[in-house]
Amino acid sequence: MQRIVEEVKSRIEIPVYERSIENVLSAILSTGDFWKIVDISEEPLPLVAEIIRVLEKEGLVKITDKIELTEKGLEFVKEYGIGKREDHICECCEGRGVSLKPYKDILEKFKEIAKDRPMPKHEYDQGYVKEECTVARIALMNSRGDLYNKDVLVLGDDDLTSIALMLSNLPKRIVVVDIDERLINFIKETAEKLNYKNIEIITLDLRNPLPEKYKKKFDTFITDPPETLYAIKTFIGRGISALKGERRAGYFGITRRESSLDKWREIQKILLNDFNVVITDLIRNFNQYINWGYEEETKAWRLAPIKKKPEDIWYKSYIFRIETLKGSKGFDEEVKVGDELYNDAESSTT
Ligand SMILES: NCCCCN(CCCN)CCCN
Repeated sequence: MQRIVEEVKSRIEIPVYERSIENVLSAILSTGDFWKIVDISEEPLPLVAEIIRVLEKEGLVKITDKIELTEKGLEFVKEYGIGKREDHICECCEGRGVSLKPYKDILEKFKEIAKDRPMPKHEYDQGYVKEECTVARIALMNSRGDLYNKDVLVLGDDDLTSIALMLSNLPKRIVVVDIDERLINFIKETAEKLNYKNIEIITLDLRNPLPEKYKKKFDTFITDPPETLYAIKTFIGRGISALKGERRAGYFGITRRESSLDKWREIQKILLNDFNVVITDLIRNFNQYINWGYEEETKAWRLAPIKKKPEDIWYKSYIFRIETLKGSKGFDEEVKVGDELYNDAESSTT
């Protein structure tokens, strides 16, 4: 086992642990599909691909149209006591912990509107969550008292959270910003069709600080940033700068597909030490992303041991809820990076 860890370490800069190898082997015992192995292992995709290559070189795994253990591999997992991963989520809420029954009407209307949504654009690392997740975000934010008669800011909205917010009629006011004109126009047209007045829709590149008129004006923000520390610090930092003051809420998605636990620890340090906020909720795989179509253009495709497009949803993220307290602060500097906003050693779907 140690030799496998050392071999993988020599090939990749993402931190490697025995647990990483165990997670991948346990996933292979559950499925031969590469994308599902990444999902179940909860290790960053580039690390999973490298581990599979080393396991194949060691004769523990064979790769045909699927990935499976050889006889030697089966002995190995027995020797190390590694078992098949059993990961069964609640059939009713899919592990999100909120009921959509009271939001049935909103979900139906949202699905109807979303039929004409702009398709994900590779350039902006877009990839939207399935409709139930967007509406579940409303259910979650409402359950925490963060929507009724509140000023809500949506930072980046390929998930069309702003449209579900309009349908809910809960916020006092909505401001939604995005870099993509197609989304801005689609949300504008929808607001007109819904005859919804209390919304402002603007094009912004979040690398620039928020305009002064949005600072300290909101009770709640939601964002789903790319997974580099730059993007996370920038998107969440702008959101916190926009909050009115103490005891206001922020929501954002963080994935395991493109962020190791070492990066998660850095993210949590930024939240607690730089932003001085508190994490109140963290719900595993709350966000499930529809396959975005441009897979073949991504590093993930180049790394995939089997060149077969994913059939099911494999990319998910955990939703974080944070609250501000005394001394919480946001992030207002200009961010002078280009590609590094979207790409780092652990990313692969941008
Ligand atoms: N590149 C395809 C997947 C992108 C997911 N990322 C942006 C999602 C926007 N809705 C990051 C998701 C976790 N922060």
